[in-house]
Amino acid sequence: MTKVHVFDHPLIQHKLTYIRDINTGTKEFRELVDEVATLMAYEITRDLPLKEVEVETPVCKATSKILAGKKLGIVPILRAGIGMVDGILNLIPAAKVGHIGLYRDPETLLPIEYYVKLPSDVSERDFILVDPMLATGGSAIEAVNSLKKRGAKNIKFMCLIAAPEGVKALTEAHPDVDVYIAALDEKLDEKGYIVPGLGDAGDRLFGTK
Ligand SMILES: O=P(O)(O)OC[C@H]1O[C@H](OP(=O)(O)OP(=O)(O)O)[C@H](O)[C@@H]1O
Ligand SMILES: O=c1cc[nH]c(=O)[nH]1
Ligand SMILES: [Mg+2]
Repeated sequence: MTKVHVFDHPLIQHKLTYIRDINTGTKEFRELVDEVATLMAYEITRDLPLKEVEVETPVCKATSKILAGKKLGIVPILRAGIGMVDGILNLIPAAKVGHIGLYRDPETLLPIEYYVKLPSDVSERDFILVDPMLATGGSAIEAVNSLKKRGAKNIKFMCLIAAPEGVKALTEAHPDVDVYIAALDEKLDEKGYIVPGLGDAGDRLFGTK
């Protein structure tokens, strides 16, 4: 059964308000997405395994904990997912980064895959799949299909804003994928945009359109 986590941390909610704001320009938008991705990564890595090691402090020898070295992979869904990668790498710099290129056909709203490049040891890694927006869910479902087809077994999906329709579709299609969201919005409009949302995440990140 999928777990859906909504991160209601005040810092995340505060920054998300400015991300939504139509008056926030590209530079600030990019910085804020980067910061929220770091804060979400802090929450999402809570269950990373630790191991005990010996350490010598200036006072005495002690037993203390370090990360057990689980292999992680971050996979942004292009384009907009790229905006979240550096923020996550700030906290887990040893993670490898794969890329899945998908765009949503504006007429059918169906995802079209155009690029996939993943670390060679896919089946040994746990993956965090990232995209700022989960709208109909088509892109996330297709990206998880693509990861699983290549051997990924343990996948988390992380996004800034989700529509209820997308959460339902993704959790039904992939009940083993936990979903991490900064805000669960109201609905989709007739063009498949999240309401209230933030508009087109890729365009706002990269200054296109
Ligand atoms: O849940 P869905 O209905 O599939 O919609 C969400 C997708 O739409 C956006 O990408 P877009 O197609 O705009 O591509 P882009 O990132 O290149 O702008 C967004 O970044 C998601 O990938
Ligand atoms: O609201 C939406 C929906 C899909 N993709 C976006 O970038 N924004
Ligand atoms: Mg876009």
